[in-house]
Amino acid sequence: MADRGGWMSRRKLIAGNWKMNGLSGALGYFSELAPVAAGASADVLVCPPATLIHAAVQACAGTGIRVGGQDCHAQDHGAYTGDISAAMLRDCGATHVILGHSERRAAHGETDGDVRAKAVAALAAGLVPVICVGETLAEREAGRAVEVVARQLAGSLPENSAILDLVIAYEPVWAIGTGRTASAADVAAMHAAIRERLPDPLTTCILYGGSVKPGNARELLSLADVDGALVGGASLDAADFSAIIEAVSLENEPLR
Ligand SMILES: O=C[C@H](O)COP(=O)(O)O
Repeated sequence: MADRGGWMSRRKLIAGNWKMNGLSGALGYFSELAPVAAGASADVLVCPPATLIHAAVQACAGTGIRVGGQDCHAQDHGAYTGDISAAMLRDCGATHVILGHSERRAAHGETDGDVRAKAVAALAAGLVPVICVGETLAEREAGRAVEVVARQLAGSLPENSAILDLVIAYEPVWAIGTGRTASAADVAAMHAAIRERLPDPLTTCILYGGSVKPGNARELLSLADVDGALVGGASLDAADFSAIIEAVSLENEPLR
């Protein structure tokens, strides 16, 4: 939080989610991103696949770019083949972890309760959870978008979240990877609805995700309750992701 002349404002966060993309040859990306992040008006986070987190942390040393995971287990350690704990992410230098992404809710059956347990584990390990919520197209068309997101929030946030450092990402499922972005009015309305349901509305950062591109970032990032973006496809290209980061500093300039 920054106090600008009596108005409290949240510093924006531009986060990239590489999903299941990226081999070791992709690490040159960070050399391209570093000068942009250094001059940015926003914090920059990149969440590569788990196999690249350690190398990405090393590549980002001294750049200010933060590196996060895309999921973690709720347990600290144990017989959970294929899983990764929050402590392991922290141990290799991650600062954040995305939790409850709709792709994990859909493909891995993650419930709000699972997401909450993972968020508790992440916080205990010293990670900032980026908790994803969002309605399906059918839910939106049925007029249930706010109800669905409110239920996800109520079930996914740790109970004492008023005093915790966490980030919310609103990602309408129908806008993810489709090229179809929610309208500015819909995003603004949902972010306001989310904010009024947060235990700590003043300090909690709410990101928008869903087909954020260089061409629409400026409009989305200028909305009052939008504190940044969670970017999927466009974060894979350093030039596109850089343009989205740079849109933050342009957000207050008049649209031409
Ligand atoms: O985590 C990122 C979101 O799923 C958005 O992905 P997208 O920008 O490819 O639509």
